[in-house]
Amino acid sequence: MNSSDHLTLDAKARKVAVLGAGSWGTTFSKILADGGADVALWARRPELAREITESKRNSDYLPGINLPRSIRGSSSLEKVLDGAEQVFLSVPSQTLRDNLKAVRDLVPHDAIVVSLMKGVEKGTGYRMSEVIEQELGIGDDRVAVVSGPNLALEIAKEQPTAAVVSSANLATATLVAMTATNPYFRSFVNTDVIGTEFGGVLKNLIAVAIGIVDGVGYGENTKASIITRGLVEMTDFAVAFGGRAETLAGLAGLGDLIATCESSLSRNNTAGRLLGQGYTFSDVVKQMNQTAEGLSSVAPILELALSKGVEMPIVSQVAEVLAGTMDPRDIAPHLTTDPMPQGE
Ligand SMILES: NC(=O)c1ccc[n+]([C@@H]2O[C@H](COP(=O)([O-])OP(=O)(O)OC[C@H]3O[C@@H](n4cnc5c(N)ncnc54)[C@H](O)[C@@H]3O)[C@@H](O)[C@H]2O)c1
Ligand SMILES: O=P(O)(O)OC[C@H](O)CO
Repeated sequence: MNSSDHLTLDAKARKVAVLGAGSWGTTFSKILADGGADVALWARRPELAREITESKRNSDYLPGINLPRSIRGSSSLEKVLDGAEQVFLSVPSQTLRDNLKAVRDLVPHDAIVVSLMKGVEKGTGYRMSEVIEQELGIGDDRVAVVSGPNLALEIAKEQPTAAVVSSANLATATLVAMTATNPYFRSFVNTDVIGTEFGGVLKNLIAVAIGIVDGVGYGENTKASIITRGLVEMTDFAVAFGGRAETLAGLAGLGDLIATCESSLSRNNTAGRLLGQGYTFSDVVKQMNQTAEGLSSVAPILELALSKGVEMPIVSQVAEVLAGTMDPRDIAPHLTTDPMPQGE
């Protein structure tokens, strides 16, 4: 019997908090509210919190989307976190640690804490669930992560979508998945947190590569070759760190890789396209007004790969294009300097 077998739909969380009112935090708030939860959404800017509460809109991040009437916006962390059974975090990965320091004493002691983010911390290489456990001083049984092919704007328009919720504790994953399920959004569960989190991080890097070759003007063969070989890099990396290969073949790996590489809604794909069109890294950073996590994750991922001897030719070439040391036209599904045929 699974440890989640005793759970019934009554176990859905009633009161939840979402921290971060960007495109994903706001969309996830809508997912939760449409699943029946009472949602408080924290926005840094009071004017955005007011727009969410009064107009049921977040016009900067989700233009044209009407939010459920029940969502309350607030710029007060105390108010948003008060009584929350589940706390969902959706801020840029590089700011998470500082954000957690501010809420350490406010997160209810028995709340489940859920990462919606897809980055690793620069300098340490820690996954977001690890940063959560460190800063909040909680065990992995109270932490979950959500990942999958989840382009915010499509979900905000209620297009049918699936995701996976992962926790070391299956009952925790199941509680979160029940809360994050509604008629247009279906959450599956697994206990492979490492594979699930790394899937979400690594697909961003391959999506930057796809954007680059798209920007250069290469066609479908190049892109399909990079996606396929990219999945091999993702899987080798995740398995080297203790993730399961089957997780990378699922929603958090292949599923998200397809969505992110195919869609012009993807910020990582868009950033890559600008690089492929000849813009420099600093030009691209200036043009992006939303979070493209892949740009910050390249360096820590390559450091982690080196520590385990995992070869990542595509991600290495993305790093070189970002650094301006490789012409985007030279990016390929293998190292261009490697002359010998290799086994697939
Ligand atoms: N947008 C999507 O489709 C999507 C889907 C799945 C996962 N994600 C992940 O969700 C996370 C958040 O991405 P997003 O798309 O919402 O980004 P976003 O750029 O749309 O929003 C980021 C939010 O964080 C806020 N923010 C910026 N700096 C901050 C700081 N120092 N402290 C607190 N808040 C700060 C911004 O004001 C904004 O509200 C990322 O890790 C991303 O990979 C995004
Ligand atoms: O816009 P991106 O590139 O951050 O991708 C968004 C989601 O991660 C897609 O699943």
